[in-house]
Amino acid sequence: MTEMIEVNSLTKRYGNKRGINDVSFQVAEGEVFGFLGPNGAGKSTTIRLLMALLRANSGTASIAGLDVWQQSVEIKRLVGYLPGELALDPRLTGGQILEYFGHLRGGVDQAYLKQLIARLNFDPSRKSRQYSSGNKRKLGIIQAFMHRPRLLILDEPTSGLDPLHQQEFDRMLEEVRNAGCTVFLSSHILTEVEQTCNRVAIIREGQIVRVGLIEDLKDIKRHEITIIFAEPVSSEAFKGLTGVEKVDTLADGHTLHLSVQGPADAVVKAAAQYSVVSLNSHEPSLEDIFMHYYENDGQPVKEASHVVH
Ligand SMILES: Nc1ncnc2c1ncn2[C@@H]1O[C@H](COP(=O)(O)OP(=O)(O)OP(=O)(O)O)[C@@H](O)[C@H]1O
Repeated sequence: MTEMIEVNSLTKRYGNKRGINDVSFQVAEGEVFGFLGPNGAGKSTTIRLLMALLRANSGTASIAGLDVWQQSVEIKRLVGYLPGELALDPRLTGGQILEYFGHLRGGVDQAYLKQLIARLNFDPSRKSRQYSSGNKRKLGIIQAFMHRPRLLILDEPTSGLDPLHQQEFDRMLEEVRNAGCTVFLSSHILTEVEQTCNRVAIIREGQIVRVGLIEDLKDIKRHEITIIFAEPVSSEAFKGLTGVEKVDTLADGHTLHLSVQGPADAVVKAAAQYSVVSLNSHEPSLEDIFMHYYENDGQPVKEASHVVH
């Protein structure tokens, strides 16, 4: 398979502060690749290196076989880039900004542009200083997609988008992927990457700790589940079930709080033996998952965390 992105031992220091260290991974043409890591892990630094907005201290990276630093101008023609924070001229309207980006790209399909604007329900007539962070994100997404690039590099694309527009964005990703576009997107939310990507690299404290298929993330997947029952239920009924790592009973005796690793199937089936008032499940933050999963020295607790390609 042709590699669209190839990163080899890329290292960037900010003075004596860590940026990223010895980062390597490949993204094949046509893949939707997730770059997952908690805040400060080094996602934006890696992306800025790919876009030649920063220069690496050592290591190499290429996009479509072109060196990201030496051939950055050619690369810009291939790529739609959404930065983590988009710098916008406050006096221009959204429409004027899109027109400007369109000219830079040598003209874009106006019908497609209109379609993107409508799908994200974006109002291009307002001055950019009036846009909320969600609207700025929409503008950023539209300018990244509008010239139908071969590669999309998206830095936390859905941060600030409401759930409805997140869904629309997921559909847009699906469509460009079906059209053969390669997507590289960063996120600090495991479920988001799970829903949209086929493969993922996990970065932590500037280093890649894992590269693999989404299916291989099952062993780090965790849920915090709270179940309220109509009558008091003993925690013993849940201890020892597949995936259950911890069960706490709240003072009223009706409420159980469970930490579950992997599928929640056994818990749901056990809960169904009783009268359930409500069941609430949430995913802990990536920081919490990592705290549980990695020991202090950064070594994985579970042996399944090897690098899989
Ligand atoms: N311009 C800079 N000067 C000094 N240190 C920096 C600079 N930019 C980033 N860093 C540091 O480099 C590390 C990686 O930051 P980076 O922004 O790449 O992380 P991130 O994964 O994108 O996180 P976030 O989601 O918070 O943006 C952090 O420790 C950060 O403090």
